Amino acid sequence: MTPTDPAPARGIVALDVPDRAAAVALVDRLGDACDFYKVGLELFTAEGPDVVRWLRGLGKDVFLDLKFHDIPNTVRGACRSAARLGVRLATVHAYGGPAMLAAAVEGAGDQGDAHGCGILAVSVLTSHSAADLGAAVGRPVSDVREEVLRLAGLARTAGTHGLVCSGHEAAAVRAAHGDALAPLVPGVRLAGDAAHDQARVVTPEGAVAAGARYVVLGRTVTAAPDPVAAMHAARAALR
Ligand SMILES: O=c1ccn([C@@H]2O[C@H](COP(=O)(O)O)[C@@H](O)[C@H]2O)c(=O)[nH]1
Repeated sequence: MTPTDPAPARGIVALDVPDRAAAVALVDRLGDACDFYKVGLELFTAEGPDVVRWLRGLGKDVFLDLKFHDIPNTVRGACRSAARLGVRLATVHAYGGPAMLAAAVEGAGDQGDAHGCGILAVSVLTSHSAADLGAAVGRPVSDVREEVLRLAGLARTAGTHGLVCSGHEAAAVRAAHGDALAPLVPGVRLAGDAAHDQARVVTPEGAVAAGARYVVLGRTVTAAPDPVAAMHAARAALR
């Protein structure tokens, strides 16, 4: 890597499993192939913060993806708790607005001895297309990229570390904000894999080309016939 090369994208495997036993099986199977895990709603609701402590004890980095969206005071406290748990990244919804985003950043920064915790603002979920945002959700958006860029502006003003967006918008976020707002891209599929419930998907190569700093690897790795082989393929693409 030359001094002008951007930092490589980090692959984060989504532990979307029902309980700790399933998480242990997956983490054991992936071994050294993965050093960064996402704990989301399913696993955290089943097992609570102990699952984060367990991963930290293994030396793994943790992305706590609970997408907080509440009044500023509540989100400030939740982000403070996340930072104290030792998570590296935590999500809040950009639609919580400027005061809530700023409170999240403040809470995560108020950590005592804990490791640094970066706040990521979730923009338009990758499961939404412009069509279903208008028809089903009642939030008419003519251009998803424009809406993501609008939310990116809110996130940057509030001082968040990054923005969750699809690979379809990451290049525009990079162009507008550079290193000031790290794009984290979910909805990633190895070539030929099914999109499932995702509307805006890209390959790992596509995510990197668009400037993703973090790439979430979910079912394309975890539901693959050979998750270790899929993880190696994804990592090769991220390099
Ligand atoms: O807009 C978003 C925000 C978060 N996610 C999360 O990423 C993974 C994706 O899983 P796949 O199996 O790769 O579809 C999942 O945990 C989501 O909660 C997202 O998909 N989109």
